[in-house]
Amino acid sequence: MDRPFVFINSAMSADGKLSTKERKQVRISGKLDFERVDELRAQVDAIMVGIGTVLSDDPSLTVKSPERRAVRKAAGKNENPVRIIVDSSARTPLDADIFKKGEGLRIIAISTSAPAEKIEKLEEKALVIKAGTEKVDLPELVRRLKEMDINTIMVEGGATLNWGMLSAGLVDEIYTFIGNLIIGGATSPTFTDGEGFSEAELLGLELFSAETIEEGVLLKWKVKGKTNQIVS
Ligand SMILES: NC(=O)c1ccc[n+]([C@@H]2O[C@H](COP(=O)([O-])OP(=O)(O)OC[C@H]3O[C@@H](n4cnc5c(N)ncnc54)[C@H](O)[C@@H]3O)[C@@H](O)[C@H]2O)c1
Ligand SMILES: Nc1nc(=O)c(N)c(NC[C@H](O)[C@H](O)[C@H](O)COP(=O)(O)O)[nH]1
Repeated sequence: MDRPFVFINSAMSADGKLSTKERKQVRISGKLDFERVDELRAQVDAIMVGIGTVLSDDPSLTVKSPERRAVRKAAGKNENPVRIIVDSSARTPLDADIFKKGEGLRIIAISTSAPAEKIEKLEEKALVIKAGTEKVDLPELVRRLKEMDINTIMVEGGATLNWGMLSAGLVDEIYTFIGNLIIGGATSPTFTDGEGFSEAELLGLELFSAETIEEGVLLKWKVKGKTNQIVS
C-alpha cells in the first residue's frame, strides 16, 4: 500500500455526538476506555487531529502511561508517536499543549493559503508540510507521511477531519466507543460531519468486534468502500 494503515478512534454519545453544541469536550469514556486509547497511542507511528480539536480541547496527544513510554523507548522509538495537526490556514496556537508536553516530532500540515509569517513561527516548533491550496490535500499528506516511514496513523478526530479522511477513502478501520449519555443538538459535532455522502455513494462497513466496556460499547469496523443502499 502506498499510504499508511489509518484508523479513526472516537468516543461518541449514544446519539452519535463527539462534544456539545458549544464544542466543549465532555467525558464520554470511562477509565478503561482512556487506557485503551493510551495503548493505541503507544502502538502507532503517528496521531492525527484537526485544528478544530486543537482549538477546542488543546490536547497534548502524549502517551500517558510511563510504562508504555518506557516500552517505546526500549524499542528505540520516541516516547510519543509523531503528533500531526491538519491545519489549512496555520491557526495552531504557538502555546498549544502539543508543543509544551512530551518529546517527539510534531507535524503541522498546512495549505499554500497559510500566512508566511505564521508558518515561519510554526517551523521553529514543528515540521511544517505544505499540501493543497485552500485546504490540506489529505491524500498527498498521507503519501508524504508514508515516505517518512510513518506506517500507522490513529486519527483522533474531530468531526470534520473524520469526514475529510473517510470521504477521501483514506481510512481502513474505525473504532467507536459509544458512551451512556445523550448530548443532542443539531449543531453538536457528530462522528462524521462535513458535506455528507449522497444516497448513491454511502460508505459500507463490516463490523468485526463489539465489546462492552464499563457503561458503554466499543464497536470496531472495517471500511469496505462505496455502497448503494437506496430504499426505493
Ligand atoms: N469524542 C471524541 O472522541 C473527540 C475526538 C476529537 C475531537 N472531538 C471534538 O470534535 C470537535 C472538533 O471537531 P471539528 O469538526 O470542529 O474540527 P476538526 O478537529 O475535525 O478540525 C477540522 C479542521 O481541519 C482542517 N482541515 C484541513 N484540511 C482538511 C480536509 N481536507 N478535510 C477536513 N478538514 C480539514 C480544517 O481547517 C477544518 O476546519 C471538538 O468539539 C472536539 O471536542 C471529540
Ligand atoms: N476517548 C475519548 N473519550 C472521551 O470521552 C473524550 N471526550 C475523548 N476526546 C478526545 C479528545 O480529542 C481529547 O482532546 C484527547 O483525548 C485529549 O488528549 P490528551 O489527554 O490531551 O493527550 N476521547
